[in-house]
Amino acid sequence: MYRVKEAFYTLQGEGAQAGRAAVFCRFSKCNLWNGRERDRANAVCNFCDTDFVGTDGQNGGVFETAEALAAHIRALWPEGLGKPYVVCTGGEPLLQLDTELIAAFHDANFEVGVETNGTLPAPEGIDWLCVSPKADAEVVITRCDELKLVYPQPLAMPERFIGVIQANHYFLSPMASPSLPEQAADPVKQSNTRKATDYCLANPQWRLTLQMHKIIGID
Ligand SMILES: C[S@@+](CC[C@H](N)C(=O)[O-])C[C@H]1O[C@@H](n2cnc3c(N)ncnc32)[C@H](O)[C@@H]1O
Ligand SMILES: Nc1nc2[nH]cc(C(=O)O)c2c(=O)[nH]1
Ligand code: SF4
Ligand SMILES: [Mg+2]
Repeated sequence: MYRVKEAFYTLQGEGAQAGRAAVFCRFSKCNLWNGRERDRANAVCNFCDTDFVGTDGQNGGVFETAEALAAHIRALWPEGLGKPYVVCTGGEPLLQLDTELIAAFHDANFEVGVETNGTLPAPEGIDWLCVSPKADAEVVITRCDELKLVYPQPLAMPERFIGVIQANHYFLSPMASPSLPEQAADPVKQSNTRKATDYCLANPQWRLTLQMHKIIGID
């Protein structure tokens, strides 16, 4: 059984695949925060910008089988066009994504992307793996396509990951305020963008990525 908060067709806003059309499948639940505002300050991950509680979002629901979920996601891709791409996110998708669901996505002709905090082992068969470490949570994934570190995090600064996580791309993503409506002025994000920019200028193995979807006002 799979619990999905919401699913929507949009452009990937972050990282090396930014600008690419994708169906986002946002799984419910996370292992680093229970999603309740009153518990945010005490969570391992306390800057999350996402509501992943329950199954009540757009196209959300409970799916009994991998095939049922893959068919539901497939219906959100424009029929007959391009290479279907699904990005599994959350919440923490690796609490639920298994080899059966990856196989069902592949059978539906999807390429499978994953956005994870890296604290849980990844099943085989993922086509694009993005790891985004959080605070002092132990990362168990040591190889990925992209490492996308939200910056700054005092307990997870970039130096900690060089030589520890092998990636083809190393990105810094400026930390945004957790609960501002999209496109609202975000002075915290502005200041973090300057800090991330300065870090990339001083450490050119890191690249800057921005949350493009928030800038242009899409999901
Ligand atoms: C909501 S998370 C879900 C996937 C997974 N749990 C993770 O943390 O990677 C999706 C992406 O948003 C990023 N993110 C979450 N809150 C953010 C914030 N306040 N500012 C910038 N990026 C944020 C995460 O680091 C991750 O790359
Ligand atoms: N457009 C868009 N791109 C994204 N990249 C990562 C996202 C996420 O929340 O995992 C996200 C998202 O929510 N929307
Ligand atoms: S950013 Fe990811 S790890 Fe952190 S609380 Fe949100 S869903 Fe969980
Ligand atoms: Mg997001």
